[in-house]
Amino acid sequence: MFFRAGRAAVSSFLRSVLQSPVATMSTGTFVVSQPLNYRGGTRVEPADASGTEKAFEPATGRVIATFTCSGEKEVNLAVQNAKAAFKIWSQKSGMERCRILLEAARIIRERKDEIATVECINNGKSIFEARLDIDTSWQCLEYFAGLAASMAGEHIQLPGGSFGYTRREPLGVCVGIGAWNYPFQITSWKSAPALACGNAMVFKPSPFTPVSALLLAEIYTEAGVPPGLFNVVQGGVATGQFLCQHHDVAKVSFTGSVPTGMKIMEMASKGVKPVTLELGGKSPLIIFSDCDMNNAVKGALMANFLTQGQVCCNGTRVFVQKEILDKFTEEVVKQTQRIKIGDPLLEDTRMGPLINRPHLERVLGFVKVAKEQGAKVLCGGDTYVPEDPKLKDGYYMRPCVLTNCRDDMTCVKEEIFGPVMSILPFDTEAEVLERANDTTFGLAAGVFTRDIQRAHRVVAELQAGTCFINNYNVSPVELPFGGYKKSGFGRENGRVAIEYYSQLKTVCVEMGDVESAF
Ligand SMILES: NC(=O)C1=CN([C@@H]2O[C@H](COP(=O)(O)OP(=O)(O)OC[C@H]3O[C@@H](n4cnc5c(N)ncnc54)[C@H](O)[C@@H]3O)[C@@H](O)[C@H]2O)C=CC1
Ligand SMILES: C[N+](C)(C)CCCC(=O)O
Repeated sequence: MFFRAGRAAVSSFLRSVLQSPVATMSTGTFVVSQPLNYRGGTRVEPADASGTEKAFEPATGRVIATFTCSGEKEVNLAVQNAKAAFKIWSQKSGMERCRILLEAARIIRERKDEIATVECINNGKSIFEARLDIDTSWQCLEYFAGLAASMAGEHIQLPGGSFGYTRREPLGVCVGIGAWNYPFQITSWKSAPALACGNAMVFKPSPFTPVSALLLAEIYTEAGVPPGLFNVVQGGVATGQFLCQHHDVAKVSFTGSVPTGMKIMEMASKGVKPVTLELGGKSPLIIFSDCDMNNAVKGALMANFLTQGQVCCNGTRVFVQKEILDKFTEEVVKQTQRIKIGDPLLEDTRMGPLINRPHLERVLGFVKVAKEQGAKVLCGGDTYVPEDPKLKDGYYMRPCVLTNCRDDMTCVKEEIFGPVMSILPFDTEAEVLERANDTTFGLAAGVFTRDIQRAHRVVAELQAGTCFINNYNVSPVELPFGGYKKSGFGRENGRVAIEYYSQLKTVCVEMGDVESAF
């Protein structure tokens, strides 16, 4: 397996998803020919339909797949398959589950370039970044494989030799519903803890990015999970609703927008099902004048321009202390202008196309409104047409840095979900904290300073589920990730994620006679 300037040698594994000759895996050649649902350990066409969808290659605007959205019958079949597999899987010991998940992690690692290529083609992110996403995916499987065997309860001594103990048990069939910005990573981050805890899963990817979840489904099967343990149904709103309303579903883990998250919670409440919600954000990044300037500039770019800025935890409100505002801004603009935009499969590309045409228009619309409201565009914010003619219908834009921003502007208040950074000057720590927290979101936040006391004092006050000190948007799977306020609740990754995919049973054991009240 190797990579050279956007062309990949492809193993037999990928031949199953490709119609195009495997030797020419470059932008503009990928077509999905096989069914995109996965049930009972194999790819299937759905048993019924709730419409059709098209998936695109954002780099060229080409359709790569037309697929049927699953109807109620198919959703039910997937859930029933999962239910049957749950019976087998939940009886296995943690060590047995660990071994299978480790094998799945190994296969992902082995096929990293192939999976990254598919991710890159369907999502538009650069191959460089896609590979990092695949790393955080197998790492997540490894991490939860390691935890599977240490899931345990407590023994509690009671009077008279009686005692109690707790058992940490799986929930049953869990549903995962994903967004389009990190398709493979989201599928892994939801399924790994779910499976490690002994659950089964039915996963619904975003209809924009239906492809890579299937690769994970096939890997799980190859690694040895029982058929039906991990299933994929494709579709949009209707399919998602069938899943959330299904009476045999025990839990829903959702990544997406706040409005959809609210609907998911409402549906889940009808069945009193627990939910994990990973929703949007408008996170602050605070740069103090005593920071290491080089790192702060790099941090600001990491906080804004990964995956074309389509990242929920991006630090898009960049608060910069006045003393260093000019120098910082100048350097950020210089480095932003250097970002290589273009064919995401090329090794030196660092910014590919946005996910689709309507989303590109939406992001450009935010830049237009920002200008009308008085912001100054220091660079980018317009469409970009790469020289390569095959890319002319792709959804590219140049990354944008806005200055002259005020807290009440739309670009500062609303999640743009594109490569648009807003720079906001500030004077004091107290002032910036108040402004940073003045949002209904609370997913992430960052601070750059050399003052260790200040760093910890500031993060303690920030209303955000994930805070970065002197870095941004790194994602070690050992650390919990999730939001405060309207950015959601529940956590992915870290030891604590186990609690969101399991339930605690208390067993009370009497060693004497029953002392009856009657
Ligand atoms: N906190 C986090 O980890 C992340 C949050 N996001 C957020 O997601 C948004 C962008 O992703 P989108 O896919 O556009 O979000 P979205 O909310 O439109 O869709 C997310 C998923 O929910 C499904 N869905 C939509 N309506 C549904 C319904 N009524 N019932 C059940 N399922 C339904 C969609 O088909 C898709 O699979 C952004 O706001 C972003 O901030 C994205 C990635 C990560
Ligand atoms: C990997 N990371 C931290 C950049 C983003 C993860 C959350 C998301 O799906 O947007």
